[in-house]
Amino acid sequence: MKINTRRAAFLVIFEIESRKNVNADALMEKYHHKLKKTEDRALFVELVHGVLRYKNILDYYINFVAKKGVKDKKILNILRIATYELLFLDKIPDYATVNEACELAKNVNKNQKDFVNAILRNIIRRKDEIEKALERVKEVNIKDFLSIKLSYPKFLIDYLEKSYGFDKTVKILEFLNTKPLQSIKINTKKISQAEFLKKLEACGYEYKVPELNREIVYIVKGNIKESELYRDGYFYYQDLASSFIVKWNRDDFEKASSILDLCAAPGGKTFNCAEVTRGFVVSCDVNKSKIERLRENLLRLGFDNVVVAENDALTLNEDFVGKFDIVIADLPCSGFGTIRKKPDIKWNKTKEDIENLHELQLKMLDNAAQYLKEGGIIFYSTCTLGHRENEDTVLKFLEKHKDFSLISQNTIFPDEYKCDGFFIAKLKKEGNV
Ligand SMILES: C[S@@+](CC[C@H](N)C(=O)[O-])C[C@H]1O[C@@H](n2cnc3c(N)ncnc32)[C@H](O)[C@@H]1O
Repeated sequence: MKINTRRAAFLVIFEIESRKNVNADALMEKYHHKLKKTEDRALFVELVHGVLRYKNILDYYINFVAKKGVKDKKILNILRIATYELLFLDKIPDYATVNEACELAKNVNKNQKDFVNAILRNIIRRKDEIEKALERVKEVNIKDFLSIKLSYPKFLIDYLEKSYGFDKTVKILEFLNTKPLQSIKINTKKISQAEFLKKLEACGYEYKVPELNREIVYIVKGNIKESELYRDGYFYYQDLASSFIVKWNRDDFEKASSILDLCAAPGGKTFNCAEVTRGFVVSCDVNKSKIERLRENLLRLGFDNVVVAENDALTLNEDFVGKFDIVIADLPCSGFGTIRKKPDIKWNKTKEDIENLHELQLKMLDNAAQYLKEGGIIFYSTCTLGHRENEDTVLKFLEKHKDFSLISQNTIFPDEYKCDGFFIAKLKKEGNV
């Protein structure tokens, strides 16, 4: 069935809001395929991510003119999409936005078409007045203002402020609202950096290479997944931050004879290890379908020094005890560092989730500790920000495991490194390897 771009965006946003723990990427992928034109696909992503990124400010505008609020969640989301267009997308004329929203509303609830029309026309007419009212919020309570203007839940602003202070938190939150470029890592087992960039240019892709890792490439324009460079296994998807574990500790990975990647899918760190190590990598995950995709990627990339296994990191695996020089514990986390790519994270994580994840990380690290040989190293990492899942997890681990010492811990601040937010701790077990 042919589907209209705004309707697809509406269905995705509505489902993400209505169900907890929806896999937003998978849902978006489903509708992305149904849209045939490149420009429709681009607008679809823009609308879904835009609404999720700026939900609070969109609601502020809508509620300002709809004095009694908007109770019908479907109508509210149609209004959010249109308001996002009005505030953030200059290229779409206002009349087109209003018409499209009214059409969509008509299909959802015939009686609400005029209401949608009236709200949007009011927003267009009263934009300056609404902006001024928002400035007044700033004078009264700066955190309320930020929660609206930058669109983050208040608990997250408070939580990050406790960890990093107010000014740093604002910088982080502003950066996490920017749109990321596609980030890929060159597979240096198959091709050199220079050769790869030549091929990229020959295929007509615009790109940038970050200073901090010249094997990472940002694709400025074009869908590189559809190119033969992908099919030939010359690269895999990876953010700059995520590449630092192996990049900054290359010597350890080169000389290790056995490496365990405890929570490996989709495989970024496994691939990094496979590129540099003289030993072998055991790459585990608990999720069957993710493991399948990991296997497919290993074949595509041509790595023959990786064994994939289904394994639950929460249960001690006797076969692994004392076997590894390095354990990568890149563990499940709240993912606040990846909000640029997954803005739904802003709204689907709670304080309780942070606590539960901290406990889960500690249990998984207990098992990781047992899998190491004497003198081995755990690289504990998360793609989140905030002390509870990072420094606090490390501290609690060290209190319990007196035979470990902390070699280093680093927060990759997204606003400084211009990439995802990330945390890496290097923990060494007593003894000689
Ligand atoms: C942060 S991601 C790992 C990213 C990966 N290391 C990479 O570089 O591409 C966390 C992974 O943990 C997996 N996971 C969640 N619970 C797990 C468990 N109990 N045992 C093993 N893996 C688990 C998830 O399926 C997910 O793939």
